[in-house]
Amino acid sequence: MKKKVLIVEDEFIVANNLRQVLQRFGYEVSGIAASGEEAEELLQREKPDIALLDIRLQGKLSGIDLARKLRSEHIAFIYLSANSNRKILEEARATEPYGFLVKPFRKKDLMVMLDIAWYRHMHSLEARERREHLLQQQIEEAAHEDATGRQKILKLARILLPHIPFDFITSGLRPLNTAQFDDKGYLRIGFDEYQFIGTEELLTITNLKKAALPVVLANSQTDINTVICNEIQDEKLHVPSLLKTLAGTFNIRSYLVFPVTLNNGLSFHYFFYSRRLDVYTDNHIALLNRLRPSITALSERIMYEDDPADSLLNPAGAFTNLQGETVNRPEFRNIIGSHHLLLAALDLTAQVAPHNTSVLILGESGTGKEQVAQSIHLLSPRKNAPFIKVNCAAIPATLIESELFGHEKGAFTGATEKRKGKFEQADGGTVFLDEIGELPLEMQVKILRVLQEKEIEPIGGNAPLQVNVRIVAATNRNLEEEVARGNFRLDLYYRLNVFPITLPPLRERRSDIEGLAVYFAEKFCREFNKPFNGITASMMETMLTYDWPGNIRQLENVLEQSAILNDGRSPLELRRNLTGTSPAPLATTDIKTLDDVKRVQRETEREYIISILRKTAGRIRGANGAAELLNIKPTTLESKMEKLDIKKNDFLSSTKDIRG
Ligand SMILES: Nc1ncnc2c1ncn2[C@@H]1O[C@H](COP(=O)(O)OP(=O)(O)OP(=O)(O)O)[C@@H](O)[C@H]1O
Repeated sequence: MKKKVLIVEDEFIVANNLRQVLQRFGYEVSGIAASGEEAEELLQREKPDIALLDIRLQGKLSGIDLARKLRSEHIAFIYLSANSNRKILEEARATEPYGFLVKPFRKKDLMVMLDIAWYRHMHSLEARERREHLLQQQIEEAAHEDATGRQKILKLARILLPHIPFDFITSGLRPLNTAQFDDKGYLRIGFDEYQFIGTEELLTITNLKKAALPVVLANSQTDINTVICNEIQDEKLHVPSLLKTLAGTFNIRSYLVFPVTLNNGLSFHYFFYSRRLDVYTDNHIALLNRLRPSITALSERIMYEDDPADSLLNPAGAFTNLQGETVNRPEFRNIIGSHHLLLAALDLTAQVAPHNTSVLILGESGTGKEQVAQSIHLLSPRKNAPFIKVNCAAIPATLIESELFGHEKGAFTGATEKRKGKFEQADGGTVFLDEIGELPLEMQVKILRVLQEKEIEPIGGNAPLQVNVRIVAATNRNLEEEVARGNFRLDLYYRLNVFPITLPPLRERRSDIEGLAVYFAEKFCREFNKPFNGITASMMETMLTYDWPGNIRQLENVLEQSAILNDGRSPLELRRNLTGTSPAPLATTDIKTLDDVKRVQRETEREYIISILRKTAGRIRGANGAAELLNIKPTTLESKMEKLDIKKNDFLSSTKDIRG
């Protein structure tokens, strides 16, 4: 069936030209609108599949206003604009378009963009249907499971989390009974770790006196309707209320309330709370509404199937054990951290992994993009096929084509053997294109071809080869800026950006620094065969306040260095200041005695020798060995090392593992 396209363009000649081109390529043009108002009318009447939108239009409505309407009606749209300035691009981006073409464009570009838009649209619709069907099934199963009310709430929380994010979820009857508080909920404390919060737990953690509870509850009556609050206003926090208590204790910034009506007419509410601003949208409410029948059925069970065994679940009922009910995914086992920004990124990772969708991972250098790419692969049906990484920045422009797509024997001087490229090597698996922003423009077209046609053309080959690969790309650049500068193809950007995942820089998730530091410290001490005696308070304090421009990789390197320089008896110390420009003081105490001087001298000498041994990978003798570099006899160096407790073997292993 022909796809119906609506043209929204106020320049008659351009619009007419577009119509002719579209018809020639097999599309049906369902109308031309010169203003937003006309377009609204045509939308109702013609129900097009795709709309081509000029941004500036006659009349009050702009193309961007219209786009919001199209999105809510699930109609795909592509912007056609002469304007590519950054502000407009950003505004347009916020409407999540299916494509963007800058005028003047070639017919061919328009056709490619329409293809991409349709692919993205179908993919999202199909995925949505599949996802919702599965969700419904899972909720129904949870309702019929032999479990307590509390366990059922946890089950529902886990099912909904990838679709409706939260840091804390509670549920209970409304209006509130001020004499008896029965809300139950879960606080998220890790990727798949939750802490049960009932009345007792709430009182303990919020330091609220039992006697004060009725006052708090009396001020906490909620609307009977669905509510979204994306920024809690201060005035809501003037009187003591449940919201004030939760916002203060858990740093809640936004929330969503979803009520369902039970068979007996009572209203049972779900409260989703987030530590981020602007998290909740009408799409979340629309999804909950579609799931309403199964959520209502589950709520009946939650309300009336609580059994006495419930209280045995957590006999202490206390907040002493923060481990909650833990089922962590092994695919994330090397990912440390529980900051809500990291968890939000991991939620997206788990959500997209099973599908074949391309993923674009964004984030500063060293934030863990490669690790997330690997998790996507491991969580996908492709996990037993290869995961091939290509660092687009590290391969010289002249070699990149053959590296990616391979070559035939004799294809160019030096091609003495036929060679498979990375895409062919990864057949059935995943190709991770790291630093995709560095890829030359002519290679970008070829990647687009892999995405669209699923085929590659080895250099010197005479026919294209079909490949079955999933592409996961990453960049620390702002690709939109690169598009605006003409360094990155807009069509490739749109095709890759179907599912973006952004990783937060370490300075925005400081609460994870301590856990990461201990994880790396233990790892390196184990690797260097040294006992781990903790980390000094001053080192930890410095690390907690530092900005970490190199993110987790830099933190990892700092801990590695501290572990190398550690004597195996004391806690790890910071041996250089974190900017790496000058050494940190060797000891925190003042130098007052001759012994202090000797100790500092000994430390300095030790550090210097260690730095040389690291360079030579522990080699003492021969040309460019440590003794030659230090300009002393090898035997003298060996006895100094013995005196200073430096072990050659430490360097053999450490150098091998030092990361770039
Ligand atoms: N959450 C985490 N927990 C533990 N280790 C991590 C975490 N995130 C990253 N790392 C470690 O930090 C280092 C850098 O991570 P990775 O290489 O994935 O970052 P990247 O964003 O891909 O960096 P670049 O942009 O420079 O390629 C790796 O050694 C990785 O194992």
